[in-house]
Amino acid sequence: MQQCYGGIIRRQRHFISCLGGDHRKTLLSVTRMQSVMNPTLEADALSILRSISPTLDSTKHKGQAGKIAVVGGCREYTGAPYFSAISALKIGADLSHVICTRDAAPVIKSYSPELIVHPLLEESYSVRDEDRKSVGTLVLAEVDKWMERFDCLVIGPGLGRDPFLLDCVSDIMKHARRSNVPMVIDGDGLFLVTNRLDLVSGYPLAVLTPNVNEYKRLVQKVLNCEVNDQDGPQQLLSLANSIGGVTILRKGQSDYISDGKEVRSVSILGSPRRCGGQGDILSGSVAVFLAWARQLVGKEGPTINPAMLGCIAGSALMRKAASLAFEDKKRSTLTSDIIEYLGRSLEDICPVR
Ligand SMILES: NC(=O)C1=CN([C@@H]2O[C@H](COP(=O)(O)OP(=O)(O)OC[C@H]3O[C@@H](n4cnc5c(N)ncnc54)[C@H](O)[C@@H]3O)[C@@H](O)[C@H]2O)[C@@H](O)CC1
Ligand SMILES: Nc1ncnc2c1ncn2[C@@H]1O[C@H](COP(=O)(O)OP(=O)(O)OP(=O)(O)O)[C@@H](O)[C@H]1O
Ligand SMILES: [Mg+2]
Repeated sequence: MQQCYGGIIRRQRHFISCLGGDHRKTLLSVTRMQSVMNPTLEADALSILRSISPTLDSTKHKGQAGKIAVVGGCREYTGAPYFSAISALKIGADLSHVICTRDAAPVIKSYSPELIVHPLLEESYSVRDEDRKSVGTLVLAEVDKWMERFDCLVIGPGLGRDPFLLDCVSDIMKHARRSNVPMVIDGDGLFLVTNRLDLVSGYPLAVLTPNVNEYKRLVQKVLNCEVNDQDGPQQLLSLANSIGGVTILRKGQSDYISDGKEVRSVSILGSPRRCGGQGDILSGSVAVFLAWARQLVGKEGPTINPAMLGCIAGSALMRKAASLAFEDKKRSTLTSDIIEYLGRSLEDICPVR
C-alpha cells in the first residue's frame, strides 16, 4: 500500500514538474500556472498522459487499472460500442463491459471474447406497451447490480434513438449520478442529453464528446444561437458553463476541451482519414484516462478536474494512433487499424519501465 502511495506521489510530482511547477503547489495552482506560462490554449497533452497513466507492477490486482462499461449497441449499430469498449481494454483498463440490447449482444460477443457483454436493454419493438413499466424496472435493477463496480460509463456509442430505450438509459444515468460514477456521453447519448439537459447539468463528472453535428445541436439548444467559429473557445466555455460545469470535448481539426472554467486544445497530428468509429475510440480512451486521473487526483483532494485531464490524454492518444495508422495504411485506414496502433502509441508516449 505504502509502495502504491509512494508511486502516486512520484507521479504527481512528475505531473507537476511536467507543467513547469513547484512540487509544493497544489495541482489546481499547477493548471492555473500553465495557463499563465503558456499563452496559447494548447495543453501539454503528452506530459499529462504520462502523469496519469498508472505504473504496472506486481502489487496490483485485477480491477485497479479500471472497470469501464459502455452503454450502447442496438439492432443497427454493433461496431460503435465494440470500438469504444475494446479501446478501453487496449489502453489498459482491466475490464470492459458492454450493456446493449438483446439483439446486439451475440453480435458484439462474436467480435471479441475479451468483452463482458450484458444483453439487458430493450427497444420498443420488442416490448408490449403494457409491459414497458415492468421491463424498465427490471433493466434498471439488473444494471444496478453492477453500477458500483464501474469506474466510468460511456453512454451512447451505437445506442440508437428508440424512445423506450432512451427512457431506460435516462434512469441508468440518474442512478450513475447518484453513485458518483463518471460518464462520458457520446453519439446517441448526446442526442438524449441535448433533449434532457437535466441528466447532466451541474454534474462535474459528466463529459460530453460532440462531433461537428452534435456540437451544433448542443449550441442551438443551450445557447440559442449558431456555432461561432470566430470565437470558438469562448463559446465552448459558455456552453460548458451553461450546462453547470460539465466538461465538453469538441472534436475537430483541433480538439477543444472546457469545463466552463478554462479551455484547452489538443492539436497533435492526427489523420486526414475521417472513417466512422474514431469518435468511439476516443470515448473509450477518455473513460479510461478519466478513471485514472480520478484515482490520482482523489489522493490530492478535489483541486483539479480529472475530466479535463482525461479528455486531454484521450484526445492525444487517439490522434497519435490515427496518425500512425495513416502512415501505414494511407487511404485504406479503418477504425480497426487505428485500434491496433493504440498500444504502440502509448508505448511511444509512456513506455513501460
Ligand atoms: N460502426 C458503427 O456501428 C458506428 C456507429 N456509429 C453510431 O452511429 C450513431 C449516429 O452517429 P453519427 O455520427 O452518424 O451521428 P451524427 O448526428 O453526427 O451524423 C448524422 C449525419 O450527419 C453526417 N455527418 C457526420 N459528421 C459530419 C460532419 N463532420 N460534417 C457534416 N456532416 C456530418 C453523417 O453523414 C450523418 O448522415 C451513433 O450511435 C454512433 O455512435 C458511429 O459511431 C460510427 C461507427
Ligand atoms: N479534421 C480533423 N483532423 C484531425 N483529427 C480529427 C479531425 N476531425 C476529427 N478528428 C479526430 O478524430 C476523432 C473523432 O472525431 P470525429 O469528429 O470523427 O468523431 P465522430 O463523428 O463522433 O466519430 P464516429 O464516427 O465514431 O461517431 C477525434 O479524436 C478528433 O480529434
Ligand atoms: Mg460519434
